[in-house]
Amino acid sequence: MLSADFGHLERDTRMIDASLAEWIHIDVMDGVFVPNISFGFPVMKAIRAATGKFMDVHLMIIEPERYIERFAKAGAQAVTFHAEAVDDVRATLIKTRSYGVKAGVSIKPATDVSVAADVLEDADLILVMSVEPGFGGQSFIEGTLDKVRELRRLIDARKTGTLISLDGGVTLENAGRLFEAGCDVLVAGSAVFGAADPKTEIAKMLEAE
Ligand SMILES: O=C(CO)[C@@H](O)[C@H](O)COP(=O)(O)O
Repeated sequence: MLSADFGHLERDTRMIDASLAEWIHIDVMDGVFVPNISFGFPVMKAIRAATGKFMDVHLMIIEPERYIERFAKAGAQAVTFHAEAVDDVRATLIKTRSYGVKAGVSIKPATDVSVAADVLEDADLILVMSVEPGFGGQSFIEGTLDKVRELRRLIDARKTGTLISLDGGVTLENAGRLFEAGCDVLVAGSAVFGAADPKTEIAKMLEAE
């Protein structure tokens, strides 16, 4: 939703609600963990009120453990924090699950995949960042695909059922390759909202699976 028109937030949320997209992705930025500020609870609640889709909240904030419970109470169904923002990734995942939501951990492009691999048993979702977090509309970093392949291999071998989500620079052109590498979830912002027909764009991306 970072690429939505915030002047027409309800319209854009309802548009996604009517699309084939299964999840709605909410990017929360604090201006400290990333050099950008997006929005917080009031905007998230307005989005929640306009859609019944599974709400996937991505926290790009410092000290995420202070806010995870509030996001869960505000209607998030998955809450993902950044591994780089916490002292203890596993403990934060366990705490997140205790709030009744799916627990996700995200890794920035420079963060080693082992940080996520080490906690697969306690993670419902690994969010692999394929751009530097903070802004929509950046180009996909190819090297992140190796992380996806490695995670796919480990998740299948260890049968943890953890979902792999990829976020940043996702387009109709690369969606097929990303699914093929092992992604379960693709997060797309500008490619959807910048398309002439966003709902058709989403449908075509899903066909690439
Ligand atoms: O978390 C982020 C950015 O930090 C992403 O969710 C982007 O907003 C995705 O945007 P596109 O790269 O698809 O435009």
